[in-house]
Parts: sequence; C-alpha cells; structure tokens
Amino acid sequence: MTSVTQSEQSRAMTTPSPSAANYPGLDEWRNRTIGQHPQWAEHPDFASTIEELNAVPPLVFAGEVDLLRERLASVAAGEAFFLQGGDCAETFAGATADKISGRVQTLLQMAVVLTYGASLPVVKMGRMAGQFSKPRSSNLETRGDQTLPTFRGEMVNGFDFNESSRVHDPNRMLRGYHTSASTLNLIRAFTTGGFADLRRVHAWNMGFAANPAYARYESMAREIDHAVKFMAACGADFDALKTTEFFAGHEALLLDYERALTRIDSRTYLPYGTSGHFLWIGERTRELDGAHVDLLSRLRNPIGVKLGPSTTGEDALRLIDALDPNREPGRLTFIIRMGAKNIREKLPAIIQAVEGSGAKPVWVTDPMHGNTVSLPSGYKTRNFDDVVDEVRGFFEVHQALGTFPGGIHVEMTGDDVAECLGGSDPVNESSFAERYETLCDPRLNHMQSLEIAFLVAEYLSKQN
Ligand SMILES: O=C[C@H](O)[C@H](O)COP(=O)(O)O
Ligand SMILES: C=C(OP(=O)(O)O)C(=O)O
Repeated sequence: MTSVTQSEQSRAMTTPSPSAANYPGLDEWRNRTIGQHPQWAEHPDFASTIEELNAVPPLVFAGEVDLLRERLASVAAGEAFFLQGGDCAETFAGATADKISGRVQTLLQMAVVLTYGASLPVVKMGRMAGQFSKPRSSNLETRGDQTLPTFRGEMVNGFDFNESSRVHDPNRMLRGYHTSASTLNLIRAFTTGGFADLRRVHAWNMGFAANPAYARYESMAREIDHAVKFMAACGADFDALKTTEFFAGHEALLLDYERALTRIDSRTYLPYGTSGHFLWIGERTRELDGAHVDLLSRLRNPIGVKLGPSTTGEDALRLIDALDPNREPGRLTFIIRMGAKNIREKLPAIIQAVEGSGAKPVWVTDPMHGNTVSLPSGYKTRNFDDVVDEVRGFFEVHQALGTFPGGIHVEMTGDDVAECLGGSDPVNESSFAERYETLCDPRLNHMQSLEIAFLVAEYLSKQN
C-alpha cells in the first residue's frame, strides 16, 4: 500500500509504545455532546469489547499516515489530485475478493483517466476498510405498523427489519475491525503485488460490462500502452510502475471504536487514529464543541470535514482553528457537499473566507450527498445529471476564484448496480428491483464512475 523505511518499521516493532490509555486529552470528547452515538454503553459486552479493541494491532502504521499527509500537502499546493471512492456503507458479507478487487480496479481506472487526462499525480484512497457506520436523519424506521431503530451500518446493527437485528451491539465493532483488517490486507496485496502495475491498464477494464465509458477507457489504455512500449524501447526502467500507493479512509463516526484504536506512535509519542489513514467528520457531527471535532483534533491523521449548504465562511474558519491550528499542509481537507443547486451560490463565500485567512486546506467535491432524492417507490437515488452538475459547479467556482479544485469523493462500486439514475448508458428505475444493492445511499456504478473521471480529467486539463 505505502512504503515506510526499514528502520522506521523495525523501531516501531521493537520499541514498546507508550500507552494511549492515559494520554492527556484523549477522553475529553466524553464530556461533549456525542452526535449520532449508538446506544450500547449498557450492553453486557461493551466493556470487554473495548478492552479487546484496546489491545488489537493497529490497522495502519503511523508512518503511512504521515506519508498521506505529505501527499495531501501536494494536493493543497495544486501539484496532485485526490481521488476518494467506495461504498456508502460497507458490509461484512461484501468483503470478498471479487467485490474488493472490483472497487480497487475501478478506482485505479479512474486514477489512470485522471493522471493521463490531466497530467497530474493522483492520491488514491478507498472509502474502504472501515466505512461500516452511518449517521442517519432519523433514529427510527417505520414499516407498516412496526417501528424499530434505524439501520446505522453493520458496525452498529443489522439491516434486517426485526427487533433483534436492530439492537445496537458493540460486538459488531470487533467484526468491523477484523473485516477491515482482511480488506486492507487484500488491498495491500493488490496494490503492491503486481495487480496495480500500470502495464495491466487493459486488464483493469476486463470483467466489466461493455458500455460507452468502457470503450472510451479502452482507447485511452491503448495510448498508454503505446507510450509505455515506446519508453521501454528507449530503455526506461519500469520498476516504479509495479506498485502504487493506495490509502484507506472512512467517516470517524463511532468514537468508541476510534478511541479504542488510538495508539501512541513509538517514533513521536503522538496519538494516531490507527483504524484508517484518513478520518473524516460528517456533516451531521461537525459541531465545533462536539465530541467528534474534539477527538479528531487530537489525532495526527489527516482529517476531512464534510461541509453542507448551511456552512458559512465563519464556520469553516472556526473548524480550521479547531482542527488545524498550526495550518499544517495536508492536515485538513474540506469535502464540499452542497448539492448541484447550491454549489455555485454558496461555495465562493466559504473559499474566499478561508483563502483570505491564509489557510490552505485541500478542497474536495462530494457531488453525492447533497443530491439525494427519494422516489415515490421508496428508493433513495441520485440523478447522474445532478452529480455531474455539482462537479461542474465546483470546478467553475474554483476557476473563477483562481483556487485549486483538489479532489473528488464519490460513493461508487465496481459492480454493475442500478442505484443512481442516468449516465450515457442510462440507468432507469425499472432496473432497481434487480440491481439496487446498497444498504444506505445510492452509488455510482462502474460506468458512471468512469464517466465522472473523464469529466474531471477534462476540467483539470483546462486548469493546467
Ligand atoms: O450516507 C449518508 C447518510 O447516512 C445518509 O445520507 C442518511 O440518510 P437518511 O436521511 O436516509 O438517514
Ligand atoms: C454521511 C455521509 O456524508 P455526509 O456527512 O456528507 O452526509 C457519508 O459520506 O457517508
């Protein structure tokens, strides 16, 4: 996945880490309002689960987290682009080799389209290996005459609509940890073991349904192939193409889990969240004096914050003060999810306030979460045209202000699902009955994901 020096690794393995148990401030969040928190503190297995999670090995190494911060600093400086994508809600059953490779393959394809189209390095990240909990608009769900707790992601409760499945069960955090570990293990194998070798650029397209975006990718892959063969004939050494850096991030919603996986780095004696490289705070839990901002402000990981349409420039400045008081390059990413109808009107004032203060966060567009609609049939969906329009709006605003549109964050999958409406091989509602699989919000399918990558590449190439 990412490389660390041998001396860093052996030092980390031989020096006993100081304990995170008594590190000052790491439990202050418990005195704050904890938004979207599961009701499981009284569960008989709560204490033993936390004890077990306190003792498990970290899922990511602090050196990898530092490397990501450096990579994001390049994005903030306009020298690289940040691509984040994956399921809305990962599932335990979905952690299979086929499903994981489909998502990684699609992200690699998107990254190639962006790198080739825009001549920019791409920082690649899965919304994976930890995206098992969901903030919800309502605590309860009613079907017919039965009302139960809402589904909050498989690390909290089950999707099946019955009483026992919807109980908040802390044991699920352990299953989430182990599923994340095996997912990360496979991602590391894929991205360092030859699967991600750029010379396999054609192979990444195989197994996906042929469609207009697939064909467009294939023709670009042929050009890359020619270029690679030409360089090989000139004697270039392609060892660097064999592996690729790939990071993992998720919403740090379950503070019980995040706190239990906090470790003190044996090199620096500073606290790191070791459940993933990148942790973000959601739109519903970003209160300045809330628990999520407090805990994440104390971790060394690069932190993201989702900003929805109610955000003001002042809110953004206060979040910078709380989460990035030293204005450290790569520390803070603002993930903008305004909705297509708001982005052009609301984003400029936020960017102006932030840039005017001298801060340099990474600006990322999430064109999904502000564009969700519920159909009369009950399905939640997003119109692909709205997703495209929000991406366009994001680029237009940055172009007008002379700032750098640093990245894109999408809910996507490598599977041929029918969850978002439209695209150039249009998905329509009649396919939902058979191909709507998400447990929470609708994702772009493989074709729609590639289409978005081509669109972004066009905008970026104009920018450069
Ligand atoms: O994925 C994000 C949220 O969990 C989701 O949008 C909330 O959806 P809801 O309004 O159905 O609770
Ligand atoms: C809940 C999410 O987003 P937001 O906080 O932007 O609603 C999400 O990304 O899963």
